[in-house]
Amino acid sequence: MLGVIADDFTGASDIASFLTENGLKTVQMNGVPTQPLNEQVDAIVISLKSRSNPVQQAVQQSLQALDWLKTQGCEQFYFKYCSTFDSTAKGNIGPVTDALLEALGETFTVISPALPVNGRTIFNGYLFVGEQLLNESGMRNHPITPMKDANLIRLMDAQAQGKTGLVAYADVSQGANQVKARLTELQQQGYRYAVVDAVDNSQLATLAEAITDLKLVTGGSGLGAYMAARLSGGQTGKNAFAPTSTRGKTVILSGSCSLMTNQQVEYYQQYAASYWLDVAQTLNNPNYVEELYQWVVKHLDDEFAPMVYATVPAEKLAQIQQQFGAEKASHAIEQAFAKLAQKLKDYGVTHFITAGGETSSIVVQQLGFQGFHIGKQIAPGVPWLKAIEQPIFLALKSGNFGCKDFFRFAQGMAV
Ligand SMILES: Nc1ncnc2c1ncn2[C@@H]1O[C@H](COP(=O)(O)OP(=O)(O)O)[C@@H](O)[C@H]1O
Ligand SMILES: O=C(O)[C@@H](O)C(=O)COP(=O)(O)O
Repeated sequence: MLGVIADDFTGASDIASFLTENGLKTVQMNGVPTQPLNEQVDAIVISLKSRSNPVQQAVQQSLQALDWLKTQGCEQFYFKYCSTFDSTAKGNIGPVTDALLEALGETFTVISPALPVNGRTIFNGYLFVGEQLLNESGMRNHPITPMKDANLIRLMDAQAQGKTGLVAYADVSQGANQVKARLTELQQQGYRYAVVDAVDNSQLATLAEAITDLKLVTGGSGLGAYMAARLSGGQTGKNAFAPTSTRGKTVILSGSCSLMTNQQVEYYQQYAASYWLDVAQTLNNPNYVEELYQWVVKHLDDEFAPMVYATVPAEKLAQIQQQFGAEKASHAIEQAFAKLAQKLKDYGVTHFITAGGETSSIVVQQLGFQGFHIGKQIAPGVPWLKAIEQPIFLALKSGNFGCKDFFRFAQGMAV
């Protein structure tokens, strides 16, 4: 059984979806469970909100997740982080990887954030988003983890204990045996991690073949998909939960400021009622969440679901962060979304579409379900989820995922 530790909730549903699509019966848990899982699955994904936590907390939560996964019988482990790495010099990917390696008694792993289907590729150790280097993409303006460097080796060197080497495209293109040989060579030379180039899916398939014996693998959902395909023997699809035809009361909560989410929000405003969540109000108006709630309730029977959004373009974000402080602003917004989601669930909203990793994480933590079964993909890496304990459905959209019409398209699907 494969055990996955994901550093945020959108990332968790992203990889859970690719595992499901590639033939593994998968369940996504909300945090580290306190009880054993009482169903038979091929993969368990634990969602943490550890990407932007203090390092010690992230390490501790990840180790707890590892312990629980071991008790459930998992034998191979995957640390899932963002396909845009989302981790600056002070980030948690290095320290968490080090702690997991140590806890497993291992000394080596791979670093593979590549997700070619969504334009994330690696060449000569540099991460690209579409045609741009990571640090030239919209990720340079990320509200919490602004990515100023695209070189994965430097990024790892800045935050991890060991040295990072490269398995370059020229080696990967020669196949799994050459990748294995190169990984062994790097290990012998004292490297602890290897960034592996992947410019398209075939290199991820090669890498998956080369790392079957690796106890800990780290990366995005792209490599996970190919590991799943190997583990399931190439089965596809049949494990997603069966859709029903009803669409219940739906709300969209968007806290991502990515370029894609900005486009999605702007596009959706042509079709549905929307309300901008104002940071100043979240800080100064104790009645604000109630006002947002009343507004949403008024629009729940509209043709398209109402949307509350904090999403702003980069210049406006910089202005807000300067005025209120980045941390204070994002904390206030996240808390407002969490409280609003809770009130809406209590009211009877059954379908939540959330945009943004931190935003989705806080909303799901607040709603407090034990975990989720995985449904059909709305877009690559964004499935519908169904809470284990009741028919409540969520779509957790990673900041940069989905096309312009994502919000309308998601509502048009039978879940
Ligand atoms: N208008 C805004 N002003 C300041 N911070 C914001 C604003 N809108 C969103 N944020 C914060 O930015 C962060 C966005 O992160 P996240 O939800 O992970 O989105 P993404 O998936 O695009 O990274 C959240 O903490 C959110 O609260
Ligand atoms: O790997 C990815 O790109 C996503 O699964 C992910 O982690 C995205 O994070 P957010 O953009 O913060 O949602």
